Amino acid sequence: MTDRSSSLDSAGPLRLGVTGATGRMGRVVLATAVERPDCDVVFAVNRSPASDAVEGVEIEPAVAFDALIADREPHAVVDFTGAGAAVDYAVTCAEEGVPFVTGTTGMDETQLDRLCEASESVPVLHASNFSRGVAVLDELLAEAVRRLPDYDIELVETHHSGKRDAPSGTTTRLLATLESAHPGEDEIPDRVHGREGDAPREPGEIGVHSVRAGAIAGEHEILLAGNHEEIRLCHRAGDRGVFAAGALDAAAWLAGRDPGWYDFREVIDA
Ligand SMILES: NC(=O)C1=CN([C@@H]2O[C@H](COP(=O)(O)OP(=O)(O)OC[C@H]3O[C@@H](n4cnc5c(N)ncnc54)[C@H](OP(=O)(O)O)[C@@H]3O)[C@@H](O)[C@H]2O)C=CC1
Ligand SMILES: O=C(O)C1=N[C@H](C(=O)O)C[C@H](O)C1
Repeated sequence: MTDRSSSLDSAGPLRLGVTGATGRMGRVVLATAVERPDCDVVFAVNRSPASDAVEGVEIEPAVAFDALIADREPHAVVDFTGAGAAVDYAVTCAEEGVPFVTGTTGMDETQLDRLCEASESVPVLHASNFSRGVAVLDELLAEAVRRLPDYDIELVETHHSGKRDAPSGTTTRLLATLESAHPGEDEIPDRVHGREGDAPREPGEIGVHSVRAGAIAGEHEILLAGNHEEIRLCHRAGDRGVFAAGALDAAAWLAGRDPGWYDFREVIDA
């Protein structure tokens, strides 16, 4: 493995590689990065490269990734692609000593294990949501579940029609938070994905509902109901710039750190 951690010059801008560069998120990452004086995009790749530059940045084919890493020496790579591609990029970054930030969701256990393995060689930060507001939502949910363990809980997430994975990565994270915060270990609610048929809601259920429509950037709502009252914890991303800014903050924070598995919450708390 090449050690590039010492190449981060804290006085200069962050040398950034971007994958999935012509995707919905990749484009916004590029647009945000070129506006930031602390970032210098040294390469951007996509599976099917664009014929024109995006935000003034040349888009290279994904097959050139290994060569670009060696040639351009990025301080970090920011990835928003698909589960398989993200893990492959992480493995290359691990071999080449480049810190890796990914917001890609929908990874299965095997893919997550491979991402974890990469973090033995380089710093890796995987966040299913790079919004600071969602990080706070996660904490509010934990508090609500600890204090109101007997309330019914339903989660509804709403995204644009192009989103592939369901439920969203954020929902999976919120469910994990909910289950670890639940005080009664034996009473952890069973997940019910959508509903149909002829039966009332079971007391131990947690409903999970995925809505896909239009161009919605991302909404997550948790409803807690009981004792003749309701609490609704809701987050709406106004646009993808929210996620892009968080991912770039994460890359700036991650570059030059020791190998390991890092959480976006550490970036926010820094
Ligand atoms: N953590 C967060 O805050 C957020 C996470 N996301 C997640 O980010 C991911 C991407 O979302 P989104 O941008 O909407 O998706 P898009 O489908 O719009 O973009 C994905 C991009 O990745 C490219 N790609 C796919 N495979 C490869 C590959 N092997 N090599 C290079 N490029 C590849 C695609 O290229 P091609 O067009 O050629 O297929 C496409 O341009 C999803 O998992 C989504 O859930 C999204 C928003 C916020
Ligand atoms: O695909 C998206 O768009 C988003 N995906 C992330 C997720 O799966 O939670 C984050 C955000 O909600 C947008």
